[in-house]
Amino acid sequence: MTNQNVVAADVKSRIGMAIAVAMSNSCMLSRQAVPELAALGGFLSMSQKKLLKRIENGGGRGSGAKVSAWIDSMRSSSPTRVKSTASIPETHEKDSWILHHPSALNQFEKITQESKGKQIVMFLDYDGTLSPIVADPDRAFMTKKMRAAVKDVARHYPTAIVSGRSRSKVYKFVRLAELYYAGSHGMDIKGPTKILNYNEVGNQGVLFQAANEFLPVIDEVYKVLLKKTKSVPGAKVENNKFCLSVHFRCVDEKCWAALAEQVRLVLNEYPKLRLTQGRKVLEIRPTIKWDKGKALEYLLESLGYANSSDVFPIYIGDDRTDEDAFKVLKNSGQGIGILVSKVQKETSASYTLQDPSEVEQFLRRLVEWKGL
Ligand SMILES: O=P(O)(O)OC[C@H]1O[C@H](O[C@H]2O[C@H](CO)[C@@H](O)[C@H](O)[C@H]2O)[C@H](O)[C@@H](O)[C@@H]1O
Repeated sequence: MTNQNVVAADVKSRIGMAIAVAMSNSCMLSRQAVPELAALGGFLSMSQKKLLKRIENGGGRGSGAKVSAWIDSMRSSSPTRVKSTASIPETHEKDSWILHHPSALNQFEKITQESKGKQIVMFLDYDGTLSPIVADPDRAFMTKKMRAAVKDVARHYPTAIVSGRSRSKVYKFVRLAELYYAGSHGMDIKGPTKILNYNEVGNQGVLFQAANEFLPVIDEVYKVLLKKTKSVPGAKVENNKFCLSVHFRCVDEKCWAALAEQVRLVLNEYPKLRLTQGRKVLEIRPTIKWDKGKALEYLLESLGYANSSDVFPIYIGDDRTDEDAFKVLKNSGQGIGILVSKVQKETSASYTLQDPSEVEQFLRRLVEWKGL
């Protein structure tokens, strides 16, 4: 090896080491290695210089309006300190919000009155609606009582679970063969495997996958994200088959910007994928025009209710991605959207329920009402 080669190899290894130190600390992009990187300034490539700039700016915090907007959106979807509505000061704003989105339990008679003569079809989101939000996404179990309530509801009304989870994963949590399942934010739909007789319209086993061609790229990005985020304590990447979730819930908030920046950098390489925000989660999915709203329309059509005025869909959900379904209902003037939330949120839903235990009560009342 010539002297020049030895120097080049040494510089290369020092740059590598410095970047590794910078990337491996608590927030992935720490300032610790900045002096070493700065000293090597003349030897840095363009992308390494960009990285240095980001580290100097505080771990990517200043690296773009996009990242800040994602973080703001995640925060507003799932506020860190959830105050009960009762603890929010009685303001005009709060009164007006409750007036426009009253409790579905308090307004139960009005809702059932509105549905008279029509077929109720139930659409239920999973996380935060049927199961409480917990730190570990693999342990988001629903209670036995909730499962029994959903089972009873499905005896009387066609019922679908519409979730951001993969269909197989959400099925493992719910374990009711008589339901429709729309997994991966509605990109993977299957009808019941156990036949029920809601007026003999069943289309059981209907299978619709809107984004099959994206499977290889989603798989690839999953692997890249696993690698890129593994040094961020608490970060978790979940493979939901046609989409991915990057979880922030167990990540120190000081590190959110650095993690979101990492996601942005990966996503930049994949223009056919887009990003949406949920409750302390960034979700990566194909750019196709398909969402929970489209899934709702698809399921209604499968049940024979396309353009029908004899149907009354009820969609219950807690997250930003459920807004697509709330909008479909609002725009069509059919049925109702119910937001599960203890705090005020911008929503197209007409009613609210505070938490999964209120969802369970609402489902129970629907069953009792049907039996009257
Ligand atoms: O459409 P959903 O059924 O509501 O799924 C949306 C995401 O839900 C899950 O994440 C959320 O719940 C987790 C468990 O309570 C919680 O740890 C996380 O912070 C929440 O964002 C699920 O893990 C995601 O894959 C779904 O996209």
